[in-house]
Amino acid sequence: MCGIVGIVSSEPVNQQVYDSLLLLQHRGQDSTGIATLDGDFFHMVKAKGQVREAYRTRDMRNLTGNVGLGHVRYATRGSAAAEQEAQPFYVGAPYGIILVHNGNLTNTRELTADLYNVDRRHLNTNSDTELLLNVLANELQAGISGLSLDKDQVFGAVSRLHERVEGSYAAIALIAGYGLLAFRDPNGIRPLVLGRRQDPQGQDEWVVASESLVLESGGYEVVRDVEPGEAILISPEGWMYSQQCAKNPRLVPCAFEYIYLARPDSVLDGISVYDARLRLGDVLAEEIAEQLAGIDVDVDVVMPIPDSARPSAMQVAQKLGIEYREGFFKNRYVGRTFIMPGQAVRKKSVRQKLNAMSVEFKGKNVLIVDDSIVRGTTSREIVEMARAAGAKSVIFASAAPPVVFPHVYGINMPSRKELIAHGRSSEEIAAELGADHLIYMSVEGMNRAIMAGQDHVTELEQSCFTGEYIAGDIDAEYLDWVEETQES
Ligand SMILES: O=P(O)(O)OC[C@H]1O[C@H](OP(=O)(O)OP(=O)(O)O)[C@H](O)[C@@H]1O
Ligand SMILES: NC(=O)CC[C@H](N)C(=O)O
Ligand SMILES: [Mg+2]
Repeated sequence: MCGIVGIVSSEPVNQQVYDSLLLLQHRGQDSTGIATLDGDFFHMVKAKGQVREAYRTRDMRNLTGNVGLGHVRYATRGSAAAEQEAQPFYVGAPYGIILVHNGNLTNTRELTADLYNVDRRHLNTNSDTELLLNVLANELQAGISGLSLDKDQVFGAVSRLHERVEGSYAAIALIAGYGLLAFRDPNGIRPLVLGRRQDPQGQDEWVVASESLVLESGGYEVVRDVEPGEAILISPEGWMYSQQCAKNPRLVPCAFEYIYLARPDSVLDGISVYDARLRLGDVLAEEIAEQLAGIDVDVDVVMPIPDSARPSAMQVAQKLGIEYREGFFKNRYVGRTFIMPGQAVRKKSVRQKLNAMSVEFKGKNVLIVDDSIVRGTTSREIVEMARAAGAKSVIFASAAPPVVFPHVYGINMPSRKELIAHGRSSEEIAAELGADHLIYMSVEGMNRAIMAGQDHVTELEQSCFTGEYIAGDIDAEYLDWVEETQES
């Protein structure tokens, strides 16, 4: 779940791309990159770490041009530490293409072999994004006859790419001399939103980004989400063309975007993330009431684990008629722990990030709400902190169902062993966490909550809860391979 943005403007885009990446920082903290297109030339800067530390003034000055794109990375293939895997990726032929990608390809072994054996293409990293770019380049090359490129040839290349590539991909590319191309996988697993505004002369300026908050902040109107399988081509002069390039497109957005990944002030595929989290809280409250009915405990306070659990916890408190309190103070200078690379860093960061205030815990039965429990890194530490702060009993509730299967579409949960819910009953997990009771949202409840009140999205990508993988052939052998080869 990286963050991507692409902009076609009538003025230099470097600052706008930078500002957009700052707004998408919650989607990736490993590395970042910006590329611009100025006439026939690309300019590119990539660096490890977060946006604020990555770019110097002289880097920004060199990023000239009115067309550009940017990326913040949360590695899901290859390594978070590998500088050469930072995005964007570049190929010199045909024309010169630069690409950024949010998602994860699942047929990387086949693509790697075909790109070498059939297409004679060299890959220099373990990144699946480099594969995606090379497939695009290869299919563009295969579709051109003369010197120049037209929109039908571009859309034809994306159609062939959809036939070859499996997994999830929301991608933005710059093609030298031709402008910006954006496309979304045929299941629309990862988000991509299109926005437009007009410059003072009435010329259209365009943005494509992972989340709608980028559009709002830049003064763009939200035109629509890019459809699953669709490709959008925008010329440097602001002409926009679009075409459905997939044979059987189907909208199945990732449930985890609504639960944790996206910012609450974004609207993805017509569903407000904030509203979805409030509704998750409503449904969770019903499920908590049912499960606590037979247990002799009077809950004194409901508390969120900041930040992502706040909207759900507020609703739980309101629906159950229990006081809402913030018992954990969050250090605003520590990033999101779940998307940090390596368990040791994640564990240490939870303690640096959150601290319990004893006044809210002493002698109380506390109901702690988090949006999700994945490895249990956060919840383990939190329960310990709550007890150390004097809590009489700790009830833990998760607004997402138990995560029991690896995520292969763009969230780095490659191994079943590391998932605290894998192979354990609720009681066993509660014991692992040290909680007195543990309540999980049901899969049915999660679906009902996220998709309520609209009929545009009728199914969610929820493989990490159910084991039903919707894109590509995901079998036991594949999951074993991911487990062996991917760092977590
Ligand atoms: O069970 P775990 O493996 O610990 O993963 C789940 C936790 O990680 C996330 O928080 P994070 O600190 O990343 O971000 P937040 O501030 O947005 O809640 C999420 O909100 C849970 O708190
Ligand atoms: N989270 C993502 O979207 C990551 C994109 C790509 N798979 C990478 O590892 O760089
Ligand atoms: Mg959290």
